[in-house]
Amino acid sequence: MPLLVTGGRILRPDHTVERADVRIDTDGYIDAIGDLEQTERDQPLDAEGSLVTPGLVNGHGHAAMTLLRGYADDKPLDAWLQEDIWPTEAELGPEDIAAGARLAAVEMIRSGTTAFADMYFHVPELVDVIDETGLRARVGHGVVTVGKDEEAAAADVDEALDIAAEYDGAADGRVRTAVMPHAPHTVDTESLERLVAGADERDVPLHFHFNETESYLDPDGTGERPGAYADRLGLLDDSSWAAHGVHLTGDEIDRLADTGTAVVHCPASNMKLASGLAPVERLREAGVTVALGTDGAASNNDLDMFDEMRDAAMVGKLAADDASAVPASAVVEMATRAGADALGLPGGRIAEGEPADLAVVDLSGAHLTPEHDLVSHLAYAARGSDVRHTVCDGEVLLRDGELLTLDPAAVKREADERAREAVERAS
Ligand SMILES: CSC[C@H]1O[C@@H](n2cnc3c(O)ncnc32)[C@H](O)[C@@H]1O
Ligand SMILES: [Zn+2]
Repeated sequence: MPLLVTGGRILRPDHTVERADVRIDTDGYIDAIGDLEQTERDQPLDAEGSLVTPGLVNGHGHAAMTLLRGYADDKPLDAWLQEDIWPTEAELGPEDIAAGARLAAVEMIRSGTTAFADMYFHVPELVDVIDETGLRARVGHGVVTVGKDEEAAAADVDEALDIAAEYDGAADGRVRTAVMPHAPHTVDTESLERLVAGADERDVPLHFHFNETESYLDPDGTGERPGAYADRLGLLDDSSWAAHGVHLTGDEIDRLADTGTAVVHCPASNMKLASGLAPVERLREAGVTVALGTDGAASNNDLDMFDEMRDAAMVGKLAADDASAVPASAVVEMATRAGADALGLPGGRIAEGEPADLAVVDLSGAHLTPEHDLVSHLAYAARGSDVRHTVCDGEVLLRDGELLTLDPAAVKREADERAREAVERAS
């Protein structure tokens, strides 16, 4: 049956807000917007007193890291990864990844996220979770070759390329893949070359951590900056998207702009790990597509994209020393249209012919009163818990706060148990 989102106001791609109903056809596309008569065939979804926004796009993360939320806080990136995270991840099996990803899905759907990017291990199990929960994603096997012998490094590269080929288009097309070297300095040059060539052959994009901390700045030990190195190897491209982009020279910003490489800003993770202040305003001024991501729940510590919008606006002003930098409309765009564009996924806009990936935000809270400016509210005052309904690909995943594709109590129980067991095995 067609879905009719009735009685609400909608956020248009130009960030104007208007009173309108939205009809979604049985293929999951928006086919009409306006004052629409409900027909007998329509399945109504009440949006009275609410704002209908594009579903939020989480442009960088590691879903199953929900299992490590609150496990090793208050450390800088390298120590955190090497002393705590990587030893514990080595204990995670495919069923742990599925349990962690389900927990992430509960959190994302409840807070209006409809699409996300994921770099991790055991991708087939993640794809199953995406299939069953109804979300949309761009996924890839994260490759790290430092500390591995040649054979193990080659096997990791093979796995990333095989996964990229096998799962592209899975879950009725909601899953797309990418080739995901962890970062220029954690993958050797030969492996990076194979990954770039393999992504090109398979016609899938590349995604990697980029210039996150000072330790990222001499990837091959020759003193060549990561921007020049990544550009020379072909990592920078108009289909690629780079996470973090904190420590960037003017030349690196120009290279990102010239190649059309998007950047996913991860403000909470950058603050928590004290990675630095990303030059978001300069990137946007240079014409780089800047999206938003939570990173994993262990460095955030939640997956609420409303938090990310607020953090990005706040820290963007601090970084630019300018209260007018990274305004509300910019972060709303980063969390919606720019996210979809960076990941090469459909969505991010409420318009006829677009896929119906939507979040319906209840505006009745005291913290959203008065209604001077609803774009301001989305950026600065709304919370994930204000989301009433979440729709992805025309399917209702959250209706009046109730998850329709997951049993949250069971998901939490299993994730809690598996997280505790993994940490015990690692200690
Ligand atoms: C090889 S799979 C992905 C890999 O990335 C790790 N990770 C999580 N957060 C960050 C971050 O902020 N910078 C770099 N790497 C990160 C994650 O634990 C996985 O091992
Ligand atoms: Zn990350």
